[in-house]
Amino acid sequence: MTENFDVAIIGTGSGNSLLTADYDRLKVAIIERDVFGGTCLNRGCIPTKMFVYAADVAETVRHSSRYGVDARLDTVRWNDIADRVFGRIDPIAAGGEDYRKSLDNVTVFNGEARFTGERTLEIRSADGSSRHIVADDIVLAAGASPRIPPIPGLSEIPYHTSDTVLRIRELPRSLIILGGGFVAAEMAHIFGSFGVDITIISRGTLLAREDEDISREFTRQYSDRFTTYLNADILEAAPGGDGTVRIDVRVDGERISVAAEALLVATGRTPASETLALDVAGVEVDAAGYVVTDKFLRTTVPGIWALGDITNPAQLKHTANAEARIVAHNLVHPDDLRAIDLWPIPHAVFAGPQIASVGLTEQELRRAGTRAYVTATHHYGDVAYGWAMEDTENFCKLIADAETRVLLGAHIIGPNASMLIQQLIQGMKFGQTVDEMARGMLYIHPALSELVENALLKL
Ligand SMILES: Cc1cc2nc3c(=O)[nH]c(=O)nc-3n(C[C@H](O)[C@H](O)[C@H](O)COP(=O)(O)OP(=O)(O)OC[C@H]3O[C@@H](n4cnc5c(N)ncnc54)[C@H](O)[C@@H]3O)c2cc1C
Ligand SMILES: NC(=O)c1ccc[n+]([C@@H]2O[C@H](COP(=O)([O-])OP(=O)(O)OC[C@H]3O[C@@H](n4cnc5c(N)ncnc54)[C@H](O)[C@@H]3O)[C@@H](O)[C@H]2O)c1
Repeated sequence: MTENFDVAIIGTGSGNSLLTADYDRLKVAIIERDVFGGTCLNRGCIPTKMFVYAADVAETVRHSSRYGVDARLDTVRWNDIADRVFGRIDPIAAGGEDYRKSLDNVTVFNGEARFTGERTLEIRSADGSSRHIVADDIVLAAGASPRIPPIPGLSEIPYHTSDTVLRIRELPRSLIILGGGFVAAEMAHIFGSFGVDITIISRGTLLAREDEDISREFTRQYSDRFTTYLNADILEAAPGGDGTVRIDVRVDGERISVAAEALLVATGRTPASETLALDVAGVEVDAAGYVVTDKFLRTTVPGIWALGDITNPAQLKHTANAEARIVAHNLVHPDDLRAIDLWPIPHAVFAGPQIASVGLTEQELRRAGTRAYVTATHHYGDVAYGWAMEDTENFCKLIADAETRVLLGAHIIGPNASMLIQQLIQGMKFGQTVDEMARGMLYIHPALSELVENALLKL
């Protein structure tokens, strides 16, 4: 039997936030193949940042003698930290599911959806049973999953991804991390701060898509802190004896074997479009598998919409949330469509040190042949609060258009970068000039925001 719905939503991450009061009068199906609530809540942004906070506390203790405060880090109670994190999160996921199930107009399906026709979905449950539904509108909010590169031998050894590594019950003594992006940077900080011996294997430098000065400094600090193999070709994975795993790499022409108790694969995330049989519905995807949408977030098939990691390569929660707000409105207001406007998309990497960035990098400007830009860099160590922190390495780098004097890019490495950047995002968004941002208001003295003020003044 096929059941009919007004709207079907595939994925309960950002997709679950679509149901505004406008949807109360509609019959809605929500389909989820995994834990209710999606990546950010269950295995992404939120748990990682809760672990990062504990990691920052451990690092503060470790470095406290720099300030004349002698302290010793005795023990890290991993299970207590994990229980605190998941004791908060898991009930939210369960509560969210119960709430949706309690609504008269909503049916929650636990299973994997795929298209069997332009408006027809088959939902397969874990027990092998399947149901079919038809919906007038369908929202693709199925996110992305860890990408596992075809490394010889990898499928024969145990490894973690970001989906599983935070749920382990015992800290390994050593951990190899494959990849040099967001997940690698944050997980190295978490596990390294808790005393795990970290080896990072990256095919390039670390955070290579950041501004070149930021990536260089981050790579330098991580190479001091951890064992790193950069510009490495991963040759093979194999059991390493004594229950360890072994990764063979080639660096500068030399073959090196690295062994550790555990392995984390952090080599990017692939949009979940493949699982959905989108070709059956005629929904177009691009070469990388992202669902193609227009500015109203309509796919190439009328009545099918997409949002979040399945359509946006930025793969960030704040972009997915903004897209969910647009789809929520457009789906029920076909005569008053709103266009998505995400510019400028900021991001932060909650590593040790933190990174935050918005707008263009200097290498992007150079590649585009832009000549009329100016840059300024100011160090934490050159403002009063930075003296208090004894910071000698971190900085804020700004790039502005030399003629219009608006910001083209802002990049910060160092403590509180994710918060310091927010005023620069606002300035860019609302077209303020560097001069207005620098002198149009007072900066609290001697707050760390004087770092941004001074970088702006330099420009
Ligand atoms: C470790 C980690 C840390 C992160 N930290 C941050 C951060 O600090 N800040 C930030 O902005 N972003 C962060 N992100 C990215 C952020 O989590 C994602 O951009 C965001 O969660 C995407 O939301 P979404 O709704 O598109 O997808 P998701 O939240 O992934 O939701 C998709 C849902 O669809 C389900 N699904 C998939 N296919 C099917 C199917 N065929 N049938 C039924 N259900 C299906 C999935 O099970 C999933 O629950 C992080 C990601 C990771 C992995
Ligand atoms: N703080 C945050 O906002 C945050 C945190 C974690 C994840 N995320 C999101 O999740 C996404 C996925 O994170 P990620 O770190 O997995 O991806 P990423 O794209 O940031 O980094 C992937 C890394 O893997 C390497 N890599 C890719 N394919 C490889 C291969 N075949 N062999 C060897 N190395 C390979 C890349 O060179 C890169 O260093 C991010 O792009 C980001 O959008 C965001």
